[in-house]
Amino acid sequence: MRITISTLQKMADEGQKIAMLTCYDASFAALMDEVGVDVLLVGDSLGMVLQGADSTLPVSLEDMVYHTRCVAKGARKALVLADLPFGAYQEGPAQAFRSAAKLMQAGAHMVKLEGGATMVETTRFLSKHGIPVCGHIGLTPQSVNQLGGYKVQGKTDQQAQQLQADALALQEAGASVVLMEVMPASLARSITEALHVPTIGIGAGVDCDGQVLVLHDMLDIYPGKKARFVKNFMQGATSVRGGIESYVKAVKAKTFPSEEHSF
Ligand SMILES: Nc1nc(=O)c2c([nH]1)NC[C@@H]1CN(c3ccc(C(=O)N[C@@H](CCC(=O)O)C(=O)O)cc3)CN21
Ligand SMILES: CC(C)C(=O)C(=O)O
Ligand SMILES: [Mg+2]
Repeated sequence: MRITISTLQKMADEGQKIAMLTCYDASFAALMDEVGVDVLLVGDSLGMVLQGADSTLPVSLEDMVYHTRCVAKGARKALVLADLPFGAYQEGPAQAFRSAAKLMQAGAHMVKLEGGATMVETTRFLSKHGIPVCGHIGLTPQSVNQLGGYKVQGKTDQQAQQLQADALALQEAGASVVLMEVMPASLARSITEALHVPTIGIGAGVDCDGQVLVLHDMLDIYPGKKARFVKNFMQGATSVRGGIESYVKAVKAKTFPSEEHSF
């Protein structure tokens, strides 16, 4: 039976951790699905790990549609979540709906968009018209040129309060999930306690309702610099399947992320 937004809500309510990984093709989708990855994220990180770009900005909606179609073919049980890429939704709700509809037609079950208060109106429009939304706050890589690099967010009290307000506003607008990227674990914990919808963290500590990593990072095949929150799950594994299994087990058992992977 397919994992749906109500499955994720139930898992969060019962304290069962949600395991998410990025996925870009049908073979990995089938493997992850078998091993018990709950959510497959077709991330715009594919610009970096598949296309060799130095940011996610060059990724097109057509790229995302192609990879979403590939992943959807391989996934049976897992929920398929697709990123709206840079330039495909920032003009407003109408543009966002047009783009999101293409991802849903390619097989996505939910779309993710980056931004807090600025995305409230768009989140409301998409959710009102049948498209489940995952918000994405904290380090939002599509804004790297404004953020001045891939840096920890929410370190000052004022930034932390803003992020908490953003998360609540997205939930109120209808977001089904809120993803938090690279922020102090204490802040992510406080936001998770304040929200009723599930939260997913990357570099946001162990107290989120679920975790996500970029596949190529946890398999240790990405040639770029490794962020603090990345763990090589191939260490001690004898196959790619084993590495992914070990990630799912660690997330479910709350042994990943540990302090050394958190801020
Ligand atoms: N391969 C890959 N993995 C990712 O996690 C990822 C991507 N690509 N592309 C899009 C964004 C960019 N991400 C990144 C990349 C680097 C850091 C990083 O090196 N952060 C520093 C923190 C610096 C500070 O202290 O402010 C670190 O030490 O982790 C963080 C997030 C996360 N996303
Ligand atoms: C890093 C995750 C959260 C993401 O948005 C991506 O892979 O594009
Ligand atoms: Mg992304």
